Amino acid sequence: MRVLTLNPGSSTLKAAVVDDGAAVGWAAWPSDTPGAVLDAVRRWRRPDAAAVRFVHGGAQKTPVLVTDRVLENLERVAPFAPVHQPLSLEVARQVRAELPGVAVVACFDTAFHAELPDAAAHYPLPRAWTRQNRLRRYGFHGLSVRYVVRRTAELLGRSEAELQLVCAHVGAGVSVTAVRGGRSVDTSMGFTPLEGPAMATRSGSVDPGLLLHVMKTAPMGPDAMADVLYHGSGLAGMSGTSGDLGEVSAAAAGGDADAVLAVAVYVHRLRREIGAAVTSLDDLDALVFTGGVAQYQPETVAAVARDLGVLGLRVGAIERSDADRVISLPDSAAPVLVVRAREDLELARGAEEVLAAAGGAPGRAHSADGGEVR
Ligand SMILES: Nc1ncnc2c1ncn2[C@@H]1O[C@H](COP(=O)(O)OP(=O)(O)O)[C@@H](O)[C@H]1O
Ligand SMILES: CC(=O)OP(=O)(O)O
Ligand SMILES: [Mg+2]
Repeated sequence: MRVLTLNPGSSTLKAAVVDDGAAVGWAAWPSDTPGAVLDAVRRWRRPDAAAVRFVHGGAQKTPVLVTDRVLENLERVAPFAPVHQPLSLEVARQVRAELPGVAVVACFDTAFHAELPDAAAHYPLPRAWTRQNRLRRYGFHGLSVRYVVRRTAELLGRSEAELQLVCAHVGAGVSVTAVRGGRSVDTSMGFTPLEGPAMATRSGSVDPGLLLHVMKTAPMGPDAMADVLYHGSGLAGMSGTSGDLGEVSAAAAGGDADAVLAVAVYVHRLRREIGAAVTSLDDLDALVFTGGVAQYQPETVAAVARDLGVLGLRVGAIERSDADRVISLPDSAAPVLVVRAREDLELARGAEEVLAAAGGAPGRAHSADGGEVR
């Protein structure tokens, strides 16, 4: 089956054509590029299906066929992922309009974390707030982590069921997930994709008391605060650059003190989240880095891993390469790997599953119309 996959991330919209499990075409645009979806749709011959990444699926645990009702339900959770969800909704609408008769499937980042253990899923907030189970930790980057688990098992010659690993997805968004036996047991992003380590333009976790203080004294309303936390913080906010780690590292190498501090905070916070994630496992079989930074700035991930010597991890100098590989030294307590982010392959898999469940006929594919996406 030939699937057009669309992955709206915070910095880029990535498109790929996946034919029977192998990518045969690939393109990317800055996320705000007008006409990018039309370009993606017209660039390759008509696919059998399309699959769109939605970071938030609400309570949805599996991929679903996109219908008007599904989109309406996915729109309701847009405020919880304000950078990503509106873009995914727009992408799905455009693909449906441009490819009439082609089944469009929605695949969710949150699905992989849907069975988080209670202690990892809940915030210590008043019962009255959390009773409906909506104000909780959802977790994101699930499609990426799902692929990493599959690929790591393959690279290490182990079964997913026996593997305990920590996956650091380090792109424009950054998250760390602990996986035991193929299941997410803790993850750093929570109710929104703002929690966790520092990111390209997002703050990651900040003392809520500090934010309350600024809102009172600035004074600053929620929209202005959201803009600062999503777009004006992290590497970008600290260094005054775009937040692209390559740019920040170049400024740091040129002696810019703000950029030096930004990289130090970024590395420190990522290392801290990895350390925290390890404590959700009984044993660490692998630490895996994935995402644009892992692929293109491997020296930064090597620095993070090197600082994890307390866990017995040993990593030497590493070269930039597109190959999935072990980057740790032979005497490392566990292998450290870099795996290319392949959300495209998980998206295609999701579309194939939905269509197979319907007997292969797009028109008869299962939809979530009966079950609400909340
Ligand atoms: N071609 C590239 N060259 C250098 N760095 C890159 C490249 N692509 C991505 N990066 C790095 O990865 C980051 C974006 O990661 P990516 O996973 O593509 O982002 P998104 O979160 O939008 O999916 C950039 O900020 C940059 O640091
Ligand atoms: C969830 C998230 O932050 O995704 P991305 O890194 O693609 O922006
Ligand atoms: Mg991404």
